Amino acid sequence: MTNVHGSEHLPVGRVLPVVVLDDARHADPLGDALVKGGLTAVEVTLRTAAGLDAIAALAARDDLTVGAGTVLTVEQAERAIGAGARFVVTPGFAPAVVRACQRAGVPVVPGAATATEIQMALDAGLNVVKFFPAQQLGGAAMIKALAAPFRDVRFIPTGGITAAVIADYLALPAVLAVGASWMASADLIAGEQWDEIANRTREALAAAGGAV
Ligand SMILES: O=C(O)C(=O)C[C@H](O)[C@H](O)COP(=O)(O)O
Repeated sequence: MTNVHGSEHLPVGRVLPVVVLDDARHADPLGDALVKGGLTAVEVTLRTAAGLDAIAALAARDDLTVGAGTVLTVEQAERAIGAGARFVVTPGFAPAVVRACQRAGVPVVPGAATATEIQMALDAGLNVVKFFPAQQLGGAAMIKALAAPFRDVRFIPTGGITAAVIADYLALPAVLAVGASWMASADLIAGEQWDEIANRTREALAAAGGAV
C-alpha cells in the first residue's frame, strides 16, 4: 500500500489521555501530573473554549507531545495546528479535515466505527483510525473482527475504556494505543486533583502492562 500515513509517525505512546479543560491555566499542572504518572502524550479536546490555549501551553513543553481532539472543522484543525498540536483526532471521518491536516503535514486520526469508515480512511491514505466509541461498539472483540480484513490498519479505541478492560485492547496486535479520560477526567482537572491524576495515570499504565 502506498501513500499511507504510517503509524510509526504518530507520537501517542500506548495510553493516550483524552482531556477536557475549562481553564487553560490548568494545562501546566495537568502536564506535570501526567508526566509524573509516566505519560508522554496528551490529547486536548476542543470541546471547551480553553482547549486551544491549553494546547499552546502544553506545546511549549519538551516532555509531552500534545494533540488536538474533537476536531470537527477545517478551521479548528488549522487553529489547533497553529497552536502547536502535533496530531489531530476527529470523532468521525471528515474528508476536508483530513485533507487540511495532510496539507499541513500533521498526522490525523479519524474516528471509524464501521468497515466502511475504515475503507474511507484507507482511501484517504491513512492506516490509523480511532475506534469510537469503543466499549459501546463491541469492545476488543469488535476490533479483532474488523482487523481481520484490514491487516494494515491500526486502531486507537476510545470511549468507555477503564483500567478493567485496557489490557484486553492492548493485547491485540491491531491496537496501537488506547484513549481514555478516566485518569484525568474533567472533574479531577477542574478540582485541581493533580496527585490523584498522577496516581490514576500510574494505575492506568500498570493495568496496561507498564506500556507507555
Ligand atoms: O470528544 C471526542 O472527540 C472524544 O474523543 C471523546 C472521547 O473519546 C471520550 O471523551 C473519551 O472517552 P471516555 O474515556 O469514555 O471519556
